[in-house]
Amino acid sequence: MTQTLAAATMAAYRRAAGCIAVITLTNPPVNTLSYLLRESFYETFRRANADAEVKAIVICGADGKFCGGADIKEFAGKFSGPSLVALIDDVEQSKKPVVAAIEGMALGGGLELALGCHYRIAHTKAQVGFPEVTLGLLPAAGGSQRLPRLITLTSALELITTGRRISAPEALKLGIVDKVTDKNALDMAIDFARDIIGKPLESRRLSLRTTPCPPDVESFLDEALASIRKHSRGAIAPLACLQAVRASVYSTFDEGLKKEQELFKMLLTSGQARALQYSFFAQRATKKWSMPSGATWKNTSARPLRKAAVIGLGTMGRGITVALIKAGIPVIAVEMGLKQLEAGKTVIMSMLEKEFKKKQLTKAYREMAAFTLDLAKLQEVDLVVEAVFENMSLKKQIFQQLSSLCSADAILCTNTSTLDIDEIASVTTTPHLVVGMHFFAPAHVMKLLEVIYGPRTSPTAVATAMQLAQQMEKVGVVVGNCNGFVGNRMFKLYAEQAYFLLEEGAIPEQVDQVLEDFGFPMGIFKVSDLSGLDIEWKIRQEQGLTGPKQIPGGSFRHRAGGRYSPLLDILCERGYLGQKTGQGWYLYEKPGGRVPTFNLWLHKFLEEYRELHGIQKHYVGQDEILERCLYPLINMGFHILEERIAASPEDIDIIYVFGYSWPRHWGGPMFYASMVGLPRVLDKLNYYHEIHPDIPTLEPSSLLKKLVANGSPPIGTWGAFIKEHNSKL
Ligand SMILES: CCCCCCC/C=C/C(=O)SCCNC(=O)CCNC(=O)[C@H](O)C(C)(C)COP(=O)(O)OP(=O)(O)OC[C@H]1O[C@@H](n2cnc3c(N)ncnc32)[C@H](O)[C@@H]1OP(=O)(O)O
Repeated sequence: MTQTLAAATMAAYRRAAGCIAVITLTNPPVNTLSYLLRESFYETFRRANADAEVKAIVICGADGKFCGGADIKEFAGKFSGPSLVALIDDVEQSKKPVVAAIEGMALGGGLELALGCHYRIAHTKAQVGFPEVTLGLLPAAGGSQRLPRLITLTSALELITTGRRISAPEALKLGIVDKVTDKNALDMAIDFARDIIGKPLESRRLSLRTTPCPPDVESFLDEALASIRKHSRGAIAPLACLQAVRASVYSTFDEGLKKEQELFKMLLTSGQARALQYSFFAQRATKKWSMPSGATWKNTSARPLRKAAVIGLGTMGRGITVALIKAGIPVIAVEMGLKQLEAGKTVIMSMLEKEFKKKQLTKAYREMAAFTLDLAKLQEVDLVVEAVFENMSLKKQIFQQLSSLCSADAILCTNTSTLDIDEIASVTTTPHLVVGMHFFAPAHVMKLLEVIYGPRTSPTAVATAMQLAQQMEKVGVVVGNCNGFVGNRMFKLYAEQAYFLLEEGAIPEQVDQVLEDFGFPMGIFKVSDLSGLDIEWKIRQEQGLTGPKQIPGGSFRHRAGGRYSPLLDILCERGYLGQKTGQGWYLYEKPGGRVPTFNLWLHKFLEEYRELHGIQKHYVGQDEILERCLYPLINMGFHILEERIAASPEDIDIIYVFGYSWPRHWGGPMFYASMVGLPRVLDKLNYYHEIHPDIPTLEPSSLLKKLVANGSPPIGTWGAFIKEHNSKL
């Protein structure tokens, strides 16, 4: 195995145009600078430098990809082999001109290597960037010191602290690359190298330059710090990146390198870096889906999608239509009434117009939407996405119609967020082609797509939905069928605990602050106001928890076998629906207002409510808020794993990072639990369950108990404690 890898991984050497040495970084699939590649590069570069016939050196990457950076897997172990910093220094110090031929991508260490070269020629379609910050790190092979010496401090700081990847033309504008070509970048680099033989190189060695600064650099850096603090949501890497860039301003290159290394070592051992690197691989692992039947991404083909239909042009249907069109799939958009059709059409066309401007899409995109009231048109489509209200009988009625109207092999998707896929499929003649596609609002923006299979859903339907997710540039995660699937089933407990905390003595401001300090962009009550309290109210009514269809039994504060908080129902009954009515958990300046302020009425109401129901108010501290909101959600994640609704903890974590804005530097709920320590999560759940025996969801799941009893093994091995091994890492 090592030998096969060694054979494939190398810095291949060849001569071109007589006197040019071409070194090709070869380490499929993305030519990462792994230990083996660094070793080979060290030898090869020395060879090129030593060969008197070689007058210039060109570095390129195999298979049209310059370099994807350092091998992220190596960050988990000990570094060995030649250091990247030293290799890049060798390149920069070479007396022969060195030219980087950038095709595909030069990312992270790949871009650092290119910055060590004296010149950079890129293909128009190549992308460059320093994504290290998204992995909890910083560019630590001289990148944080060389980039600010090459381009403006503002741009260098932005690229390093955000990890934004840029196109070659933008890199040319900023001065990162010297030339861009739409022809063969390697050929151009070879020609270019030949032309510069013998020219002085001193000015091309970035380590010899000083960082060009704006006039008041100190206040510039202070402002940058304040802005990073505000936007980083508790992530430490962006701050470390700023410190490194700051060193490039105030220190010599060598001192700057030292600072860079110091900061890198601090970051590398941090939990945040582990979480972010876990998240990188977890995201890629979701593509490798499997179903309990044994069907997988490898053994199942997707159907080609030439045309799709969307039924229901409310908020979700509109976003889905735009997402499909952006992915290049023509859509027939269907509504039941002319008024709704016209309203939907107006909004969709204006959304497409915006997308058209933003992404410079061709005019054809705007012409890919057809609008109709005529369901007969559905005969033409390969896939339908139903996006009507969350009402089972309405959905069943539509699927019954679809069954007779669509072609026999059309994939029938429902954008339900909670309802039983199998019950919906049961009214069709093709239940194997029915699959859930749970989009998140706004559907043309949010990256997550939960793909739900029922017991009769075919692997082909799942493969097609997953392929569609990819085509729409979304992260698809395949999950099993249950109430709320993965995301909403867990979220329900998070919200429920927040309501209980209000009943027990907390206030919305306090709960939101703790959640925002943890790293959520918005606390639960602000989210609830933004989405509208009535959304959850309707779901509760559908579930028979409140309203005219309320299932008999239970009491005011106890329903469906456990404690129930009617707070949200009461607010809705009184017209407190959130931002749209100008009042909800917070007050807003007007209906539709966006700035939350203290809601005096709610605070008085909470006091009266507690008194009326004899609830003993207690001080709710920060730890209790965080633990009560997060641990039951995590506990449900363990139930979901046990029931094999999610195939792996990575899938749950990706759903939370991409669908629910879980701070990525905490990895996701399951990874967070592993970082906090499973015994602590278990103890706390036991503790709270003892105090609140009427909240059954606080009772620890048997999988959590089993994992703790087995010494809390690492997350990648949890699968061994479920019936089948599910972890993909
Ligand atoms: C004292 C020590 C100093 C050391 C200093 C080190 C400083 C440098 C740090 C770095 O360079 S950190 C790495 C920076 N690079 C990145 O973050 C790039 C990450 N990769 C990507 O963005 C994408 O993979 C890509 C390169 C744009 C390619 O995208 P594509 O969609 O074509 O393929 P993927 O499915 O994403 O990837 C294919 C395959 O390759 C694996 N992979 C990709 N990049 C890396 C990497 N840098 N390290 C390890 N593995 C990588 C990826 O996981 C996929 O694997 P499989 O899922 O197929 O197994």
